Amino acid sequence: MSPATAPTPSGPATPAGAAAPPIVALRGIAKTYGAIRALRGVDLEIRRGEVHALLGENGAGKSTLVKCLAGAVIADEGEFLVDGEPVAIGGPTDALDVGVRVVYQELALFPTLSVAENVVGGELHGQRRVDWRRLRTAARAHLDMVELDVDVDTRIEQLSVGTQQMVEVARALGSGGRLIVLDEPTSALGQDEIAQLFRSIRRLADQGVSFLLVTHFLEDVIEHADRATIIRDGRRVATVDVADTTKDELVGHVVGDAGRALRAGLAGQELRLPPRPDGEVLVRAAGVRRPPSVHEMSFDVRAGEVVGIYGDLASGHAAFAEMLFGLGAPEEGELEVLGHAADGSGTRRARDRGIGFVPGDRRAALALEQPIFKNMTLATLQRRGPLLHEGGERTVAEGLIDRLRVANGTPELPAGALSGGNQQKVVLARWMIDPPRLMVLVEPTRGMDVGAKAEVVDIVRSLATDGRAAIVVSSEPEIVLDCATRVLVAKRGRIVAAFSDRTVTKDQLMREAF
Ligand SMILES: Nc1ncnc2c1ncn2[C@@H]1O[C@H](COP(=O)(O)OP(=O)(O)OP(=O)(O)O)[C@@H](O)[C@H]1O
Repeated sequence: MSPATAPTPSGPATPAGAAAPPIVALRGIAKTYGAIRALRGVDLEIRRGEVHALLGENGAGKSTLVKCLAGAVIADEGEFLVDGEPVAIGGPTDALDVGVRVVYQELALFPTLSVAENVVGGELHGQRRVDWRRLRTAARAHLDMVELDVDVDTRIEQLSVGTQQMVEVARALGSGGRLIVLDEPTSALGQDEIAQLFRSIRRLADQGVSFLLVTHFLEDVIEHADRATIIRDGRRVATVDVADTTKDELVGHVVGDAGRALRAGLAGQELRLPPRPDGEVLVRAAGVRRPPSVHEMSFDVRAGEVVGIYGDLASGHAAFAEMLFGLGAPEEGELEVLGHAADGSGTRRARDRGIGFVPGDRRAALALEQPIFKNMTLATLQRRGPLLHEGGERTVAEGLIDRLRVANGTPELPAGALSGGNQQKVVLARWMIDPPRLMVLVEPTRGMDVGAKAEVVDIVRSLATDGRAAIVVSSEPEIVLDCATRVLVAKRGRIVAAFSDRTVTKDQLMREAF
């Protein structure tokens, strides 16, 4: 479709309460995977020009619902209405035909191709000679729709994640998208990029484009969404007008009664651990430098401490964390971990020395085809050998599945069949059987719901008792603040601030980091 014929959204959105049918309505959508009933009859209505949030705990069924909407998974039951008319969504092209576009977390752009080729490349299909001028002009027109000021000849891999995401939105709109589904759009973005993304979303929504936002960030919902639908255990529990709703009410809908009880229990604990200035030094970093991302990091970590390192993707904190786990050595400076120089001698040796690691990329950390129980007991077996017989492994896994509330989890289920947030729980569980002396966690709560985040705080704290310590690296200030006894702020490869004062706030951290 050329940009001239693309249905550029224009004119004001239908005012709330007007009689126009929702642009998309789902009724009674059900989907079963084997014995798991992922969706049990969900209704969802999206109006023209609204920003609609889809909320729910890990495993509630959000991704499955989006996949049904996108035609990537075929619903077992239920009805799809577009502009009030029933349509059959029997595959991805049906969804594309009615204007549904999904921007997944793992972006679907070609990294080595230019912005122009990515944005309008689909239109080149079948053309024998490429009219590059036309291609660039068309791409520019699409990018203007999202007010994205990048050179159309830039290769995708040279852009920040946030800009790439906007390129995908531009592509979605340019190809006739009327309902853009964004799956956890902010989890890899810095604060500036998040603000820019929401400005674009609002402007487009004002022009009549609809957005479905799948997210765990309730503050983003409160600030930027018009309505929210909450699902739990595959059922819709509520659809609310965000303007009339508080964050606490949203939390209540998301976690339900059982989750509320759990949170109440955790809220009764002292938030933020006291500092531990007298423990044995387990990590000593002095002038550590490892270009391109780590430039000068110096700090100690003592037994009994949870040190939080807050910063965005460019802060170098994740690259520093990897060095602690044997992945790379400093080019300059000294880094001593549990009495050994960090020399990049590999993860196996690091594990043997008593270091545990939860990487940012959970899919790479899991054997997705393998059952959950194997994934959970892996680290212990690698470190200790087969102390546990398989029946024992299953029992241990069952306990962890219960403790972490892995939705629909059974020891035998392949890890790949879990929802994203529940996969993250399995990666974490792996280190809880026989906790290492030093636990390093990168973005441990990425993709996790509010209840699970509270659990992670509890677990990380327990990992720093009995002479052990933990380091939590994250771009989410809340998790760092809740877990840590001491908070460091990283910015462009340097530690720029340190707080051991328990009154430090999110705003203070963000001011230092950006
Ligand atoms: N391919 C699959 N095979 C078996 N079960 C699956 C499959 N995909 C999803 N499920 C199950 O369906 C349920 C809903 O998963 P879904 O991914 O939709 O949850 P979600 O709400 O998106 O969770 P999260 O917030 O963690 O991403 C989960 O219990 C999950 O284990």
